[in-house]
Amino acid sequence: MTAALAPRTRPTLPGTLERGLLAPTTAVFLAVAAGFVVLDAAGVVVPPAVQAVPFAASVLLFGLPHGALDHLVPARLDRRIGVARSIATVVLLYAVLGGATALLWALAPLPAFIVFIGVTWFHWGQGDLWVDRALRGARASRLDGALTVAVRGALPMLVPLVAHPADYLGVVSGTTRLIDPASGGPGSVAPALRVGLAAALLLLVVAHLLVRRRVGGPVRAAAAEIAVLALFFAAVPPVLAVGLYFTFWHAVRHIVRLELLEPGGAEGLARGRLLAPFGRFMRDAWPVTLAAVLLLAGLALVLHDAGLGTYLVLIAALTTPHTVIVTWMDRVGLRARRG
Ligand SMILES: CC1=C(/C=C/C(C)=C/C=C/C(C)=C/C=O)C(C)(C)CCC1
Ligand SMILES: [Fe+2]
Repeated sequence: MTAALAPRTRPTLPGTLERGLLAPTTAVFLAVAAGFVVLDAAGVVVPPAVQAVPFAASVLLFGLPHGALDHLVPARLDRRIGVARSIATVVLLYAVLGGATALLWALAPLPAFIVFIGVTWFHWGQGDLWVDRALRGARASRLDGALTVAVRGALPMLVPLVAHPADYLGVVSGTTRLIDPASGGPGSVAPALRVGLAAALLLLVVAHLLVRRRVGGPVRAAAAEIAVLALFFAAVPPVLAVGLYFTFWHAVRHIVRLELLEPGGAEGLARGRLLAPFGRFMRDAWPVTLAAVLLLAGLALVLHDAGLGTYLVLIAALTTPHTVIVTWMDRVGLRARRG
């Protein structure tokens, strides 16, 4: 990375991002979690419409747009790939994998939601693995990678199930019933299962941090983020928590990653120009975001619902090909690191 070659007196990219973006995000998530511990103790219930605000905002802000430059990623990562070929390949990938995901939702919505949770678990986990590796120097070990992905994906996908099973299953059944009113999933989670899942996750976190210490890489920063996110997803109602995480954690980090592929992007970020890339990104991403919003409107007409469920079905169809693109980015990055 360029920053590693810079003289010590100059600000480094990881240092600037840690101080200017990553640590403040963790602090805000901690404050939100603490706020909800207090609200909960006071018996305050946040209305569903308020809980859905981050997801609603994510249609235009960071969330939905964060995949809107996927069609340019192959060309930016590999100079041998021209822009036309890059766009054609990614459009085909989205048509085939997005179409297959949509078909699964049409035929079997409950299994489709379970697959969606699995894909999100992997994809959000891989997002945080990139931060640990590219910005914090985690070693490229297979075991460390697998444990990081498992733990980081489990925080948004498993902790809400353990802490708020009724809300969680309500979102799943509310969504699947949009497609098949007879679709039924489990109505509750047995207390013993909740305890078992929490214990399994705790063991996984311990194994992850031990392996991380052995292979080399951030332990303190990772442990702090994991602790804050565990508290966050335990304390904050699931729709609000997952919406905030998607928009301000996962998508923001991916936009930073894309900025690093721009000429001069790393230098600008290292010098502390942290806001400009987001403006530039939103400008570049708006045409494809608009296309996604039109798809969302079409889907809302078909499903007779303009709420969270319809949005989740659209995100599910887009996330499968988006995850393939990001996995490819990870592979190219790994090859470059191994030389
Ligand atoms: C809303 C919500 C859920 C699922 C959200 C998912 C799966 C979102 C995926 C978003 C993606 C993949 C965005 C792209 O990066 C749960 C956890 C089932 C229950 C709690 C509320
Ligand atoms: Fe993503």
